[in-house]
Amino acid sequence: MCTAATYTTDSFYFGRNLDYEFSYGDEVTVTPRAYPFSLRCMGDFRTKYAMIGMAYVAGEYPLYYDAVNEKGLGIAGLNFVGNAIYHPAQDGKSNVAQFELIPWLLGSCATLAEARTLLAKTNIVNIPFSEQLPLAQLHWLIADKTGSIVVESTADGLHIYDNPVGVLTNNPPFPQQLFALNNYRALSPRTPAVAFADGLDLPVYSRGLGALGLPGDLSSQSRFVRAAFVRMNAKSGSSEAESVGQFFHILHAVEQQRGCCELDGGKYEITLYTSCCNADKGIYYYTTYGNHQITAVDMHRENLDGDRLVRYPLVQGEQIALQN
Ligand SMILES: C[C@H](CCC(=O)NCCS(=O)(=O)O)[C@H]1CC[C@H]2[C@@H]3[C@H](O)C[C@@H]4C[C@H](O)CC[C@]4(C)[C@H]3C[C@H](O)[C@]12C
Repeated sequence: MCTAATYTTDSFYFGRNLDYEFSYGDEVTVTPRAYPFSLRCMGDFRTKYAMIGMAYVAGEYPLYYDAVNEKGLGIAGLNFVGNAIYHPAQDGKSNVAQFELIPWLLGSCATLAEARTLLAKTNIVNIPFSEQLPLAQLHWLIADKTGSIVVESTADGLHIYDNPVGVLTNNPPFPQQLFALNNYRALSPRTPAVAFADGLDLPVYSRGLGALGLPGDLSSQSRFVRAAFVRMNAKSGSSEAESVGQFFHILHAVEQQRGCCELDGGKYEITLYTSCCNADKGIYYYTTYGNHQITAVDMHRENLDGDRLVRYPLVQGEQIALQN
């Protein structure tokens, strides 16, 4: 399971929880401008914009999970297993493989509006990166400071949905996820008035009664509702530290602790990392399951006109500040 979200204060923030049972070897990776890609169907492509994000680098190829470009456009890929279907190449379309979508879009588009225009003519093709790295069944949250969309490639083609809550998890398809919020329309951060029945005295015995009924489990539908509630009601100061801190609080509301989501073979799904990117400034902040201290990589401290990827292995292990 995974959860991605956006958040706006004085800057625009974009990030995600990456929930899985193992790591591919994730690294914070900066791809410079004019970096050469050989797209499987469309041939040579050079990035117009630099980007920073989490990737597994295979050879010199950045296989991004989530990233933001120097113009403030962000994308995150999340599992969409059983629903994601990619198609053979089609004439008249931009035919992009699933693993090419992030570098191609972020390398080409400055804004969400530009991404929408490109996506209107896009077909996600069923070509895997390699035999060892087969197609990942994903859908995507794409956002900038003007809003968010969700992109899903299913049996009947590519769908682009407006996303008014700035959150994405996994299954079911996005329209169903969003519809489920109707069931929670009475929830509120405020203490509710008694509407149960006339003449009944129901005292306010606790704070927080307005959100009673908010789902607390780890299913993707429940995480969607919980993340949307927390993200839509979240308040923070607008400094960088307050905004980044609040963003981590939002995603930690839906994180997965080892032991609570058991898989076959005695494995457990956990939140391997949580990221928060200041999309305006190109700073990628992250924590990992084993390291709660926030670590940051600033893309603008790198040579964005260089000719190679810049890679930072994740800082692992708790950094505990002893106070005495
Ligand atoms: C496993 C990740 C998604 C996490 C997630 O959504 N978990 C939910 C689990 S579940 O639905 O609830 O079961 C996805 C997100 C991005 C994916 C990676 C990126 O797409 C980049 C390449 C793409 C290659 O085709 C496969 C390896 C890979 C390196 C992918 C491995 C894996 O599928 C990743 C890391």
